[in-house]
Amino acid sequence: MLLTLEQAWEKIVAHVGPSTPVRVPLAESGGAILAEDVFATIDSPPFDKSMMDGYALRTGDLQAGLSSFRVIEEVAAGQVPRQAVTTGTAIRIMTGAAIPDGADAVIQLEWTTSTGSEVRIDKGTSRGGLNILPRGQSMRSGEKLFGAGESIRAQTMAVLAETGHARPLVRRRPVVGILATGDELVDVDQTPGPGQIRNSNALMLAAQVSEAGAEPRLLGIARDQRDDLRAKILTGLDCDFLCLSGGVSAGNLDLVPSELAAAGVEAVFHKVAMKPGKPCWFGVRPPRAGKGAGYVFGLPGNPVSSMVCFELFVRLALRRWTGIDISKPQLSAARLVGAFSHRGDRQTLFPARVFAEQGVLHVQPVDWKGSADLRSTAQANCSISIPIGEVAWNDGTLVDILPWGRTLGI
Ligand SMILES: Nc1nc2c(c(=O)[nH]1)N[C@H]1C(S)=C(S)[C@@H](COP(=O)(O)OP(=O)(O)OC[C@H]3O[C@@H](n4cnc5c(N)ncnc54)[C@H](O)[C@@H]3O)O[C@H]1N2
Ligand code: MOO
Repeated sequence: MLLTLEQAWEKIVAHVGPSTPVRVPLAESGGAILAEDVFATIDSPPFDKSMMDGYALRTGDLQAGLSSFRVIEEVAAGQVPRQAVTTGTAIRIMTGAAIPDGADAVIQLEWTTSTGSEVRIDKGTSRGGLNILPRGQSMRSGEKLFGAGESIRAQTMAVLAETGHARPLVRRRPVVGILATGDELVDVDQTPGPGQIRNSNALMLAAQVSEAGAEPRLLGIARDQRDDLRAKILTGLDCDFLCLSGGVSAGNLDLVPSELAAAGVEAVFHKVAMKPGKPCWFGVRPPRAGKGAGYVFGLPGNPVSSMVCFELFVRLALRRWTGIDISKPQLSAARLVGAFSHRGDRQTLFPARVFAEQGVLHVQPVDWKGSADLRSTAQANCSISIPIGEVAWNDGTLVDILPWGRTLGI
């Protein structure tokens, strides 16, 4: 009995949980997922600070009709004012410097004329606080900044840097080994000989891995002979995840399941009642010294099968590993564009293009010729899920779709 898609998801959920959090240097944490809430350690800004180069003074003086001020000090960013501003005096101040006591506004340089030890204010203000960023306006010490589960983006990194979180606790981006298998494969820069084809799956999977926020590691092509396959599998098992493509169906040269078993990978499932992707294989490499468990996917060699199995299975496992607690890819409902009929003896995941129009999702099947036809899927961004049997849908029928990648921002 083949597993259903739901059962395959359940098996992945049962086996893949969040990885052990580690502290990493902030500079290396981009794209990692925070494993704990992060709190502000400081007020920001840490002092009332000037937002302009200009003169700090008392607006009350301007209101009282004063226009010339004695300049008693100059404060650059990084310096602390030594004196307080009093009636009739001003302190020349740079952007980013601390506001001196007594001052309640900074008049920008362009509104002033310097006359030696004095400054004339050409354009004044009565607005207290002008050009002053008050202490703690952007954050207060102790305030929660980020929650566990958030991904470290550029801005996150800057806030962590500002607050001195030099080694955040994260679940790092998983490393995903990619191993293509097959005697027929040649590298993309080679001209295929008789019976040969270029290895397109490896680069496709690497792009999917990157897009999923993980780190691809290309492991080359393993030939359909046990020694080569075994050696490359052993190298690949150093990764957090290993994705093989090809060699998982029923042929004599489909050595992947038996070589994975020989390498100590415990099979969890093989074969799912779906098209494309039926021979998909999943197993676990038990934890070993200094390393958590590894997760291995034997993806079917047909390009569309490999791609769709990545979207449905590997992506789910990657998300769970980084601590995102989901139990299956997110299904959405969309309105079919045009009539569509189909018959299948397995659940079919038919490539299609989803788009939003006035807030409503519409989905249009592409002209798909089957598991080897990757070309037609270049325009597709989701699968329509079609149950076993025969369907004859009218234009506008609401159907279930599984978006691929970040389509719909999911
Ligand atoms: N007797 C049976 N034969 C097949 C079955 C079955 O149940 N019984 N299942 C079929 C299904 S469904 C699929 S899907 C394929 C998957 O087979 P494998 O995973 O063993 O893949 P291969 O046989 O190695 O290759 C299939 C196909 O894909 C091409 N390929 C492989 N690797 C790449 C690559 N890196 N880049 C581009 N294209 C690749 C390969 O040349 C073949 O054309 O098995 C059916 N057979
Ligand atoms: O399931 Mo296979 O993936 O039909 O081509």
